[in-house]
Amino acid sequence: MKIPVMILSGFLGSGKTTLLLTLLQESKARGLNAGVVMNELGKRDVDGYILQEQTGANVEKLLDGCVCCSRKEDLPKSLNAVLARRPDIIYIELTGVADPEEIALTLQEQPLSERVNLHYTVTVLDAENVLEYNSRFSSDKQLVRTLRKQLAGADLLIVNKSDLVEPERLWRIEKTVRKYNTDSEIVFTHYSEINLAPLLAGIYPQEPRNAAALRSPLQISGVPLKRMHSGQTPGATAVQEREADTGGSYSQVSAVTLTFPQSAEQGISGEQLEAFLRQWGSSLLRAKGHVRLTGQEHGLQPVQLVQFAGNRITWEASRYPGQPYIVFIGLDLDEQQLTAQWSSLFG
Ligand SMILES: Nc1nc2c(ncn2[C@@H]2O[C@H](COP(=O)(O)OP(=O)(O)OP(=O)(O)O)[C@@H](O)[C@H]2O)c(=O)[nH]1
Repeated sequence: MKIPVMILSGFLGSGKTTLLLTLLQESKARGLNAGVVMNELGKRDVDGYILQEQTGANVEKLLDGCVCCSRKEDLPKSLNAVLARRPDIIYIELTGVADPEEIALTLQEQPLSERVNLHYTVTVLDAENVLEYNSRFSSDKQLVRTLRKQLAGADLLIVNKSDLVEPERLWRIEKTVRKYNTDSEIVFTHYSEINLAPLLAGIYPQEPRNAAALRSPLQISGVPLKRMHSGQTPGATAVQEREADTGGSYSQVSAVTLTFPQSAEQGISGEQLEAFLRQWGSSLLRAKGHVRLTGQEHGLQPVQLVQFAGNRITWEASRYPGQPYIVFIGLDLDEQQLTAQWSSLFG
């Protein structure tokens, strides 16, 4: 009996983990034992921690590189580890710069192909930023090609963050997306909220499965998916870990992880961190991590989960027990300058 695999793709910060959280909750409600493979460009696993904390999910982490290129050979190992826990469905969340078609090909290779089958590839798009990617990333042709492959290889396209744009922009996105994918269903969401029933149709706990019934396009188009539109220091410093990758799906994107000093008294203010994030302009694509703040501007909780995505910054109280850190992902990031300036914040 082959286990269905759902691939979640989409650019950095588009809403893949947000979607995965709802998929895991829905899977649990249906009595499904879900397995997760989480791939991150950085060496720290921000999203895996969030998933484990919020859903108790069993997450196999593949850090420090992209599973469609530099870490390709590690995917079968991770999937085998998940399969050993006898899941009813496996979700693979890719990095924002991965080509989902490469993963689909890996799933078709022996001996993996005897144990799993591709159920759906879902690509999540950030409605606020997706139309600018071509011009913004014009210096990284590999990345532009990969982003198009994310569109072309999707069975379902989720145009997320529709709360942040005008309806007119959603139609422009649909028109653009159709140039690369003429057939697949497109839905507009906020917080990746869709009717999950069609995506999980045919998947049952511990039941014999009919492979053909598992993956039929009619199952998606046959049940209306929710369509949503707008309106609705030194010494203690900064440990720098570089994770550059010159593999096949992008060339100039790198991740750098910076940690906070050991001393619990040493933190920075939210304002300082926001200014730090903004100073890199368009070269900073994504940042996320558990940070230690001084002052009371975010309530009494000193450790916060900070997310920088699509040029927006959000904060949430965090119970992360380890040494605080933040992962920066950017295009041509000046790593030395980044590290030096980070250290000077704690000077
Ligand atoms: N305003 C708004 N924010 C959203 C929406 N969906 C997700 N977010 C926020 O966007 C940020 C990134 O969401 P994630 O789900 O982590 O995105 P991701 O694609 O998993 O990010 P990476 O895996 O780091 O590439 C988080 O702060 C989310 O809360 C949405 O529809 N509207």
